[in-house]
Amino acid sequence: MSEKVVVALGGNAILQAGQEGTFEVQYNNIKGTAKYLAKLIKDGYELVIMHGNGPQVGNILLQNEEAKDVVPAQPLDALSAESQGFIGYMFIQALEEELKALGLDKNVVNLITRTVVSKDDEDFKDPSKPIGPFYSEEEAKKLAAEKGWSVGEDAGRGYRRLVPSPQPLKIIEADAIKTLAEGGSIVVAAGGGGIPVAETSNGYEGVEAVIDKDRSGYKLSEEVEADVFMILTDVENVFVNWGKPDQKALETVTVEEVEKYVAEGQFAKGSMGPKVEAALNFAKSRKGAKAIIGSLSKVDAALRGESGTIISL
Ligand SMILES: Nc1ncnc2c1ncn2[C@@H]1O[C@H](COP(=O)(O)OP(=O)(O)O)[C@@H](O)[C@H]1O
Ligand SMILES: NC(=O)OP(=O)(O)O
Repeated sequence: MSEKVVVALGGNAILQAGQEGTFEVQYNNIKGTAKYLAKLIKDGYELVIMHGNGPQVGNILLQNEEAKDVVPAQPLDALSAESQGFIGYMFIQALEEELKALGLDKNVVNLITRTVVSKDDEDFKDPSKPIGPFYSEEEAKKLAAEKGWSVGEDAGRGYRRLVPSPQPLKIIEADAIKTLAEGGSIVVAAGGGGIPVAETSNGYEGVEAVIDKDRSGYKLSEEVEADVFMILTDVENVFVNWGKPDQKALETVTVEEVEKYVAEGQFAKGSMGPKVEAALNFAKSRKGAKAIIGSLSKVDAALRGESGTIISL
């Protein structure tokens, strides 16, 4: 039987720092990403693809706020849904094209996905999710004072607007995603971590927040019973002593070893921290579960155990 792999794609797969967020730029980046993913499909892996939306949902929010006197602004959960729609559209187009070029005729579907969160999550008091463009410290502080935004530093890369990022509790559409993947479709799902919703007495209601996609990736991997959960970003490995002269790449490691590094405070809160937390949670979920953090350009080598940080029990 083929291995089921959930791939969580970082921001770089769609928009790199310093690039202008035009449709063309984002589509070209996704075309590059699709080449690597199509190769995995050709190699026989069953893929569920999820992606971030931090830059995009932040930009859509700005558009809504700037145009609010002409067109009513929509709530942040609806903007998450918009981002899933347009990013998913780019993935479907690009992947289908790459698969055809490899002689494969596969269904690629994008599923609007909701993720249950708690309205009492601590992050509503102290927002942690960076979205939208980067600003200098001075610009960010001015915007915070003028518009009442929360702002903060994003992993040493500049300042960004911060919005609440509650923990994902459950992926509502997980069964449908699993059925589609097992039926042979390539599924793009839970983009941006899923649209945040909270349970009500008769269903769900939208919650204004942006979920961390790596945390949702763990939930999704567990719920679709994936063999491998891969977090792809722009570094080939997780490092200890990151940025110091004695930094060291982690290769094949046990949960126990990584937990020791977490306890030492090795991984930054806004960047590598959530990835390591999500990977550890998946690796711990059952014997045989494998979590990989690595780079998109080495994705096939990582699945062969030859690249990336590979964590298991
Ligand atoms: N310990 C570490 N090991 C490797 N990279 C790290 C570490 N700590 C911070 N980073 C940074 O984390 C970045 C990846 O996180 P982030 O940019 O948030 O991911 P993405 O947007 O791809 O999901 C890397 O580019 C690297 O600069
Ligand atoms: N939602 C989310 O985690 O997006 P980014 O990965 O783009 O920050």
